[in-house]
Amino acid sequence: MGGEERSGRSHPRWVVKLGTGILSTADGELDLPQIRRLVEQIAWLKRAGWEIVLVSSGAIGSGMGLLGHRRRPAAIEELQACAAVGQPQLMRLYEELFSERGLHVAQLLLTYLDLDSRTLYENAQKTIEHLLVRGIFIPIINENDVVSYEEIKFGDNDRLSAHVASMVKADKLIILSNVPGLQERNDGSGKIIPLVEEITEEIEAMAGKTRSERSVGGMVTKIEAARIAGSAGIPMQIADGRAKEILQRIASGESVGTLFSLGKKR
Ligand SMILES: Nc1ncnc2c1ncn2[C@@H]1O[C@H](COP(=O)(O)OP(=O)(O)O)[C@@H](O)[C@H]1O
Ligand SMILES: N[C@@H](CCC(=O)OP(=O)(O)O)C(=O)O
Repeated sequence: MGGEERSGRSHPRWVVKLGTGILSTADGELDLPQIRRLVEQIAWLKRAGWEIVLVSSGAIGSGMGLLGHRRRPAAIEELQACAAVGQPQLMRLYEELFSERGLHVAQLLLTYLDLDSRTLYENAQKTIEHLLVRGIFIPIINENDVVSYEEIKFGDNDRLSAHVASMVKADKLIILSNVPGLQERNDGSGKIIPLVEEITEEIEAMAGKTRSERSVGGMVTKIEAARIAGSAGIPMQIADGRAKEILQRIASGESVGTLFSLGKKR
């Protein structure tokens, strides 16, 4: 089984990060059939005994559509308004789809300050543990974009998901994106690199920014996430979130996308 647990728990625990690109259509609407497919796969993993924590982007992208922005607004207040409008839309959809499968969502909106304070960090950690023990809840985490500002901002969910993976002592972090993995060239083209065991200058040079109007960070922040997860001994895999049954394939141990396995073991 690809989800072999290294933490002494009886079931594997994965943090799965869903990027804006795989949750929305080219027009910026939430992509209902695609989100349904992802929810089905997560429900399948839950039935097979996995513990899943989601980190979901898509609030700003969803809000942009509703507020009539075709391009990402520059003004922070406008971005925050998009997040305020988009986040409940996203959660409503997740709840609707998960509840059809006997599961329910639990929302956690975090800022950098929450992870920087020991008390707040431990509170978030305990809340997630409490939810996972019940079995039927899917914690869904996003940055609290409505109150975040430059100094207290993660700014991207790639790094946030790596911090979350470390917080919940996940067995693996999976980043599902609209690219199939780390590719050879920094414009997101070329062959996929299947395994990264060390982040060398050559690997860093492959990583470029996003080309999307709604996403943040591109491959640069995914490499940073791999480093954060790696320093907690957690492997990270980047894979194509639109590929058929991608989570089941990863669970069965199939080699897909790019696996970052960076040394330090827990
Ligand atoms: N070496 C690379 N391999 C794959 N994608 C890359 C690479 N360098 C830059 N990219 C870009 O990263 C982007 C994917 O990240 P991003 O748009 O932030 O997705 P997400 O919303 O899933 O986080 C794509 O636009 C792609 O062109
Ligand atoms: N917190 C933001 C997402 C930020 C982000 O990292 O986006 P992405 O690059 O699509 O994962 C939102 O919900 O729109």
